[in-house]
Amino acid sequence: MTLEARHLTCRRDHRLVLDDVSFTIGDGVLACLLGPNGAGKTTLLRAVLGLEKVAGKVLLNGADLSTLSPRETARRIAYVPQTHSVAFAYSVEEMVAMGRLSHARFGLLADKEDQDAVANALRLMNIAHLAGRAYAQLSGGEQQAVLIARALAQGGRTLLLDEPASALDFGQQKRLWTRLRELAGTGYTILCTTHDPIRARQIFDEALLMRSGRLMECGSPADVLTDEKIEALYAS
Ligand SMILES: Nc1ncnc2c1ncn2[C@@H]1O[C@H](COP(=O)(O)OP(=O)(O)OP(=O)(O)O)[C@@H](O)[C@H]1O
Repeated sequence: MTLEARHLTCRRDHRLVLDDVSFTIGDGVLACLLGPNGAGKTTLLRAVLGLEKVAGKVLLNGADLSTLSPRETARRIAYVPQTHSVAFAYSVEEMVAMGRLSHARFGLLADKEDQDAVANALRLMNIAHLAGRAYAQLSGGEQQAVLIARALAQGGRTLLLDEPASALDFGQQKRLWTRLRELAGTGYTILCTTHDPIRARQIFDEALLMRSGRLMECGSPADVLTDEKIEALYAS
């Protein structure tokens, strides 16, 4: 899926938090989004998903996302938020199964395809052993892995991830980056925020730099993630 944002602009309290942001991420591309705290990265991911009131357009393989229902959007794009809390004592398996809601047929219980998707996602994230545990009682890193599994179970071919590695231990981080690379290799389009430019240079195909709501640079990590540009991006 080719993900294209055109002139996304968003104001909060009369302040521009997205300032005419446009980019294209091609089919099978693993892209990262970097920028200082408050740059607008989360807002941009939420705007792409249609969760923020913005001017501009988001196209997926040329189709305008604003013309799709939330269910149709959820079948195409999965989102892993930065933080997430649940009010009820759902098990890990139930949390991941929620990723299948957009596939549910009215009145029918989860079918074999749903069960397989959940089992596969748990296996991919190496958390099958947590399936019966209460999500709310997991560590932050384990919860993060569950949310990524839920996004994989959703089955969309476009993934938006907001700092997915921030609470993961070294082993889980390594597995996450390997998984994302593999998924991109099978045609997934992935946009992922990170605060780790060194890792980003090694792992991603493309990098987008954001500051004060504006997209400053977009291109290959070799061109975009140079020491000078990173220095300038995070300068106070
Ligand atoms: N609910 C809100 N109401 C008003 N302003 C908000 C709200 N959420 C975020 N903002 C503001 O919008 C701007 C962009 O925030 P955003 O969360 O998108 O930044 P970010 O780049 O994801 O930051 P971080 O790296 O800290 O996660 C910031 O100035 C922030 O203070």
